[in-house]
Amino acid sequence: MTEQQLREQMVTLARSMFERGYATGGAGNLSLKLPNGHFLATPTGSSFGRLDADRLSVVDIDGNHISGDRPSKEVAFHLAIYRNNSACNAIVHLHSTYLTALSCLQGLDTDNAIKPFTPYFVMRIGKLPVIPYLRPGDPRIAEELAKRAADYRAFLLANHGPVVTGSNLTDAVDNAEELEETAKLALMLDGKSIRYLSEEEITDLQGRGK
Ligand SMILES: O=C(O)[C@@H](O)C(=O)COP(=O)(O)O
Ligand SMILES: [Zn+2]
Repeated sequence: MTEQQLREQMVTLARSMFERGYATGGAGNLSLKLPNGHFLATPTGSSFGRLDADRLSVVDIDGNHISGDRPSKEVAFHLAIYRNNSACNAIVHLHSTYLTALSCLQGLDTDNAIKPFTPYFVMRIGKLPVIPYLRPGDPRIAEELAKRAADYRAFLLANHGPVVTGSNLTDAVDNAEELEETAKLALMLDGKSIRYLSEEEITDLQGRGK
């Protein structure tokens, strides 16, 4: 896809998430890798419902602002993931309701906040590690994500929300939506007797992709 097509795709997918309630107000941010090696990101403070393709931010791998409006304050953690995972070409950060609710619970398994009970979670996400709470924009979020970026496709920022990667922006958005619905189910099922997937069933799914 050309840079112009990628700009328009970011605007379209962001609006779609906004209209379906995955993003509200000015929360969340998106980025993707451009064909010239730079990164397209949502401007800081922007609403997913009202992005302008011509004003999206462009930064280089060191975070230098190349063009467009001032980039998201979280661009450093997006770049930390790209630097450490060459399979990642797009990133979605949301404050979606169910994942954010999950991120506020005490006693989460920090290696994997959602114990698998549906195949698609295993196929699309695998495991969801929890990053200790840091205030939004804190540069240490980038350090924490850099340590784990090579091994995971999504992360849960404690008391904040999810960070989800993909092979392109459509894939990252699909992964984020799947993860949000999985968190909704996990909270709906809380306290009920769940039949979790067995280790054998999880291993069988891991070899199959999505
Ligand atoms: O939670 C926050 O403040 C940020 O992580 C966020 O979601 C929005 O920040 P910007 O991308 O700078 O608007
Ligand atoms: Zn945020």
